[in-house]
Amino acid sequence: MKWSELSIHTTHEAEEAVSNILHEAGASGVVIEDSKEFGRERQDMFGEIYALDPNDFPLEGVILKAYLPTTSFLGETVEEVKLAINNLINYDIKLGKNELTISEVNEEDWATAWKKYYHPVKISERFTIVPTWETYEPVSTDELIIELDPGMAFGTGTHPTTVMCLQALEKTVKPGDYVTDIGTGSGVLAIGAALLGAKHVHAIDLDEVAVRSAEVNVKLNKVEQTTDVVHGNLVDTVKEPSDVVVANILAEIIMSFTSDAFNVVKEGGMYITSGIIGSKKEIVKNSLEIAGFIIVEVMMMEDWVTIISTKPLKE
Ligand SMILES: C[S@@+](CC[C@H](N)C(=O)[O-])C[C@H]1O[C@@H](n2cnc3c(N)ncnc32)[C@H](O)[C@@H]1O
Repeated sequence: MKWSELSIHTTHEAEEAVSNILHEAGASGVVIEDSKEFGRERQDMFGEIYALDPNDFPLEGVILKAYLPTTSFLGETVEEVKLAINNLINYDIKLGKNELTISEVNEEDWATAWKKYYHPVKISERFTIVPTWETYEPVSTDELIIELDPGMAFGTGTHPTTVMCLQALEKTVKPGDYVTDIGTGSGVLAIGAALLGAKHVHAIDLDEVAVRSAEVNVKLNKVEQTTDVVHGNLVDTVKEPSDVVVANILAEIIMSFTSDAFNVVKEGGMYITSGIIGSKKEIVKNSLEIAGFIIVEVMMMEDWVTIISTKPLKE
């Protein structure tokens, strides 16, 4: 099959939203070339520093490359993507250069594009994320390995919002807990919660491509006995309150359902919200407090914020 590469030069602030737009447009993978990545020292799994090619990185912001099959609908899809990106200005998201180019690639180039940027990476005290095509030996006995093929959905595990969520899960999930993952993407957080010993994980995504990708990754990590992946909107499919609820979605979406989220967290349970750009920290904190949550910790990485809050016990 012929594939087209859509290349969008935008800002760090818009990266996640544009990535979501591309997935919604049916992209079978989004590669991110980040100006901050070039110049950062990198180690492979053997501790060897490897160099990145400067030609692969923009001087500022990020370039998102999405791969779409070349069909007669392509022109229409590109127009929809342009419109959706321009619409982000209404949410005060800066778009920087906002340049979109399109070129034709073949399937092999698309497959290897992922592999070029994605290596095993230790992202917290216990979690290491390993792409399915690499072999990796754990270095300590309590290390938890998440194997991922992120090809189809958001969630390579290395985005700051995901990294902070995994760190927050590590702090909050206890063996035997019930966990809900809203906006599971590749399933990375649901798998993380299951590996931490959760008794049951309910993973939800609105995007059917993400649901399929999460199902594949859940099986790959052998946590299908404890983890169910469903197609659904926010908390609509949640039947029982959970000890820990995690939602790595955009600030606007998080603020749209804080009261519903409050109802699906057990008393004394934790609510982890992420995907929040720095400038939205205070309004998201306020909306959580208005719903009844108490803020426990605010984590920051680059310009992203993750908030851990708790539902207080009744007196
Ligand atoms: C930023 S990604 C997070 C993926 C993964 N949980 C992670 O942390 O890497 C957000 C995900 O939320 C999903 N999503 C967006 N709106 C949603 C909604 N209303 N209900 C359920 N999922 C939604 C998107 O399809 C996307 O997969």
